[in-house]
Amino acid sequence: MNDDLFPSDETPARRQRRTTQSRTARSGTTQSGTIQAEATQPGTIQAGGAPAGMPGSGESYGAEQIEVLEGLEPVRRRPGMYIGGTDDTAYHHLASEILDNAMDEAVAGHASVIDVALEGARLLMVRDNGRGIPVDPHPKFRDRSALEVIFTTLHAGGKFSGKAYDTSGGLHGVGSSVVNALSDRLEVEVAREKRLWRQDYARGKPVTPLEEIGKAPNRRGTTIRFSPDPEIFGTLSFSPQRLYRLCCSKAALFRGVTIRWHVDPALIRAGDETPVEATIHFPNGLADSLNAELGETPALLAPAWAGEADLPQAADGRTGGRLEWAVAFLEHGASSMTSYCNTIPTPQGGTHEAGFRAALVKGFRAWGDQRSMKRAASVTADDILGALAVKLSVFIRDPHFQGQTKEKLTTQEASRLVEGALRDRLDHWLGGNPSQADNLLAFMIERAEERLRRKESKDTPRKSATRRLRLPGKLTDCTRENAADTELFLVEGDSAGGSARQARDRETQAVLPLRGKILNVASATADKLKANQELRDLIEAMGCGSGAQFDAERLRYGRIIIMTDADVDGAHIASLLMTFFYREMPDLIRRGHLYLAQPPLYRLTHGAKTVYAMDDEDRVRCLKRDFKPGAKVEISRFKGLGEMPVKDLKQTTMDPARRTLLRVITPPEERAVTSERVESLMGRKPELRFRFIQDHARTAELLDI
Ligand SMILES: Nc1ncnc2c1ncn2[C@@H]1O[C@H](COP(=O)(O)OP(=O)(O)OP(=O)(O)O)[C@@H](O)[C@H]1O
Ligand SMILES: [Mg+2]
Ligand SMILES: [Mg+2]
Repeated sequence: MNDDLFPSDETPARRQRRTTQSRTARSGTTQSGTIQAEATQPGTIQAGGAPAGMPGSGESYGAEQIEVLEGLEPVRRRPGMYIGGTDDTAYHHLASEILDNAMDEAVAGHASVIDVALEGARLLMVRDNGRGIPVDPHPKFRDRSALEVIFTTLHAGGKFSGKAYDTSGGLHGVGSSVVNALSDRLEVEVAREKRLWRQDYARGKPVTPLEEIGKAPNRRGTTIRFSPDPEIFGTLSFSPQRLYRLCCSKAALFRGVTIRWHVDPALIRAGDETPVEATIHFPNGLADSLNAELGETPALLAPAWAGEADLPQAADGRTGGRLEWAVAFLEHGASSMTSYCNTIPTPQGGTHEAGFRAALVKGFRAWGDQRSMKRAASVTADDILGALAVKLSVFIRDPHFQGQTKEKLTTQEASRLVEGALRDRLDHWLGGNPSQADNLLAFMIERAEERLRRKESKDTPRKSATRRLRLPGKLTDCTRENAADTELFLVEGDSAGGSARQARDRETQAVLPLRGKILNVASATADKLKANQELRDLIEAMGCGSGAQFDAERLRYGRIIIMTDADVDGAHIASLLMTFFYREMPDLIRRGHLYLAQPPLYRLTHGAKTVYAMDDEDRVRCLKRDFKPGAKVEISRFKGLGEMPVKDLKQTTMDPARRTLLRVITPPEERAVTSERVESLMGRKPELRFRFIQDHARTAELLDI
């Protein structure tokens, strides 16, 4: 019957008709029967594209369409599957993979020092003083060394059985080979048994054999130097700040390691405070890093509650792993939770976080019972967890993560193990510090009661419909009535306000100067927010209400444009404002009303020619592109919008015909993440806030309006 349906000399067009018939006839032909009959060259690699004569036709789908990618080809073809994409985060994930391997070596007790050096914008070196990747021939592929197998084969590694490592972050055996596949250059040097070995690769393929290049009498360990491939990542490069922060977080996770950081000073951009050199070591682990991060943030308990516990041994007597935590109880909002498993960050949480939460909630509830505090009954998990800044790190055997970027821990028993171990320690601690424990619980009860009050006020009907329109005195309004074609510029300070007023189009552009830094909304309570004059003016000027009262129909302008100075302070204010809108008027963003103006930082003039540059990098680019080499170009740096000549401000930043605006968006799939990011970044250090705006410039849509 198959023979009848698929005679071998049939033309594709005829076969197409026939197949259609057979589908309708449904004469018992199975799918696999079809595939078998058409399979002429199983396992060949297709150049891609549909066979001639039937472009894109669904009916051409047969065995010849099934490709088998070999070696590291799949990694280059579908990087997303291995590193989550080809964006900035994916780019830096390559660094994590290599650093994670060095950390695994340290956590296993074989390495104590890791050097991380950013030698070029896209050249990173990582060296550890561990055992060194094995260089002897691999028993299974006798003509290749274990090292070469590791770097050129997916799923090759020493962490599957737990014989060479106990609680490693590596588990898939793909990290090194993925980095190799996606690098246009990768060099490995291994010092092992007093000998020094080296092999070079390009795009996943060896370009030299593994060679002994000398003696290494006093050294051991692995050195890897690599450059992510521009064919895959375009013009991306490493961010010193991001790498430095990665090193700090790794060092905090394991007290037994020292990370020596170095970056070529030429790579540090103006305003970036990343050190050129640093020795990173946290003798008190997570507690050190949490306290450093919280800085001045008011907390009920300082220093944080921190500790360590061993997890129960497995039935076979092998180590069960361990748990480390640091918890701060914050006076207002801005809760955060950073978790790790085997030093791998798990931003999506997972079973270890679930165990942690359960232990805390149950522990405090039980304390309430024990102290007969009746009001404690209204306290929910959110009331407790919403006031915590948490760092949690677990080391377990054989962890299971979701995907190669390992953002979520899925090991089921982690939840029970963490809950058990932590609950024990929490009960002990509460019992040992009863007055402190009572204070904490009283604070949680207060949070619960505030939540109930908020809910009540939300349920009362809006009475604003007939409210008389009040406008703040500082607002310079535009004359046109129709909201859709008008814009409100939010500017920083009165002097910038003055320039903006002169540079604006009176008919369609309104200006509202905001004084100083607006309140950091992520860490303020609802009451404090309401009391803040700057924010009240802002809400009034916009006319649309905030929070539960927000009503897009009443918005008085079509575009709300944040226009701050092109420096770190400006970025900070812009990010505070974005946080405010994100928290209080998320619909404003969703509906595409929020924008960032893009004022330049430099003006370059030579003769009659004037060019504006956005930042230092842009200035260098413009100099090269727009002026003759050697020309005496006059460069002025604008100290702030207030000092920028009105004509320049109009031309570059405000005039709808010539400016560029960035629209602030929250992509739907990122919404959950964004909320977390806003919460965790806004509560803390200014540098973090700066990064938020830089990163978000990437997710913001570029629009010329
Ligand atoms: N710095 C290092 N020192 C010693 N051995 C290493 C080092 N880097 C890699 N290896 C060895 O190479 C193996 C493969 O590393 P790779 O990163 O590819 O996979 P993995 O770490 O086992 O798992 P994952 O894919 O989850 O990272 C490791 O299991 C380890 O045996
Ligand atoms: Mg690894
Ligand atoms: Mg591998």
